[in-house]
Amino acid sequence: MASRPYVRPVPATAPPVLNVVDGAFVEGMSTFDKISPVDGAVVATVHEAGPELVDAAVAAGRRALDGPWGRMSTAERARLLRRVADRIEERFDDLVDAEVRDTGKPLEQARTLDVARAAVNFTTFADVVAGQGLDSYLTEMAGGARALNYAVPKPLGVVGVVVPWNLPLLLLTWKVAPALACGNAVVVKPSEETPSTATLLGEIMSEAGVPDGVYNVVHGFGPGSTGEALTTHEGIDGVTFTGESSTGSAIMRAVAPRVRPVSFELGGKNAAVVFADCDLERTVDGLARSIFTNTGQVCLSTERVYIERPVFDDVVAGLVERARALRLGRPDAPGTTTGPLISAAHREKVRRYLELAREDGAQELFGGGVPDLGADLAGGAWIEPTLWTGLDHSSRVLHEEVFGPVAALVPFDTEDEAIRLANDTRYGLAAAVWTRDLSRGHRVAQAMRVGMSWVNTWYLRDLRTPFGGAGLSGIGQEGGAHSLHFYTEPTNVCVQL
Ligand SMILES: NC(=O)c1ccc[n+]([C@@H]2O[C@H](COP(=O)([O-])OP(=O)(O)OC[C@H]3O[C@@H](n4cnc5c(N)ncnc54)[C@H](O)[C@@H]3O)[C@@H](O)[C@H]2O)c1
Ligand SMILES: O=C/C=C/C=C(\O)C(=O)O
Repeated sequence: MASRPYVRPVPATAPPVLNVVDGAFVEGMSTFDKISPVDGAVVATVHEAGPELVDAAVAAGRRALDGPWGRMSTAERARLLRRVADRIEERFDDLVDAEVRDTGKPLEQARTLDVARAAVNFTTFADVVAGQGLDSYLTEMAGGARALNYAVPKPLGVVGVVVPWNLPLLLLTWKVAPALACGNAVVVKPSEETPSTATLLGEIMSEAGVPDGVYNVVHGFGPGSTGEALTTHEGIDGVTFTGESSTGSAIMRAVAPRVRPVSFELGGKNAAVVFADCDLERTVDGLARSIFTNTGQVCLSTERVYIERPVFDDVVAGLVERARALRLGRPDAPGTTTGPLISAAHREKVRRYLELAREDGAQELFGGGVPDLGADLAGGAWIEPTLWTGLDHSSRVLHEEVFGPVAALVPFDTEDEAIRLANDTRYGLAAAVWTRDLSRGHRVAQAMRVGMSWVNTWYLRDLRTPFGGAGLSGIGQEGGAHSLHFYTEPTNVCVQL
């Protein structure tokens, strides 16, 4: 996606963030402040939906399924999704402003990744669903009898969509696009940290002609609030969730009494394995991207780097140089490469891991604390990018997800040792292997117990591929036709011929 010349600085505050129910923008049972992670200022007032509004949203979704939306053809839905993508492009800067105001992420990233991918998510699933054939068979029995079997894909119904704060619009549309492509209605619960683009997408849906009630948004928190009200609601036919593994467990319990399907994209503790024959400059650049992108707040981020001993010092030196070159600052300040963490609370979590690493004997090669960025940013959730060596494999820092701009650098001597160390985790989301020997690249990438394994690259995405994790990292895969499997429930018809 070509990056656009940005035409204006990001407005510091926004109008109240409302819920979207049945095509209307409605206030909630209470309000809470959205605090800027950049400087601690109040950037918006958000309306917490509460159980009654969740009930109204689920009912609106049901009515939409019983109305024109439920009777719309696949081709018509695909056309609508493409119109949504076009409208996202037309309101591109509004979405960038909202995303940047909520997250503090650099403008360049919000433009080239977060909002750009939102449009692509809609066009991708318009294409996938339009091109999807029917699962059918001509069955030939002994004695010459025959039958025709065909599976009719039907939407799950009203789908609860619960999403996190790190790539808010990208991850929300990664779920909403296929859900709508398959004819579902959705009730979305965005993170309380990043409410704005979900509501803005409600305007865009309406402007594109998506019928009222198909796309609903209910703001609030998790336990004891809107999130729990949604996932425990009798009228929800399935839940797709991206977030922490522990939250996934809670949501699994919430839907268990009604035995509803779940699709989970959860946490990770991702490893990179660097062999001595790698292309050093390209590898260090790729490692730095995988550690520091989005201030390390990407589920796919590398937090463990295993380096073959002969190149350990060179890779360490290269990563320290890349960390030193990072520019922390306001999203719309020239040259900013790195924003803050999402909140003061999340920064405290990351700081506890910095302290834990020190207690466990880590040597801080870079960072390790809170940067002094001047008085006007002192209220923000800033943290120094941090690189460690000297941590024992038993340290919690090597087994628990920090979800910040941090990585432990660990030497190894043999391929088997590297694979054993990388796979010694309860997570299983992503891995990266850096080597010029491609037969080794294939071999080691396949040996990783993860959902996604990259060789000489990171976060290169073909949206048709299965995206999901093993172990604590998730249940199910989303992406291409894999998403259609989750968002539909087929009826197989067998006709004796
Ligand atoms: N695998 C992936 O694709 C992927 C992508 C992005 C983030 N993540 C993970 O998400 C985490 C960071 O995001 P986060 O802090 O927003 O996660 P989180 O689990 O704290 O919250 C995610 C969402 O769930 C809601 N929620 C929390 N508790 C709930 C409950 N009991 N019932 C219903 N809803 C509830 C929150 O309000 C939020 O909207 C990290 O662990 C990261 O690895 C995974
Ligand atoms: O933080 C996690 C990032 C997930 C990214 C995707 O789901 C994607 O690129 O489709």
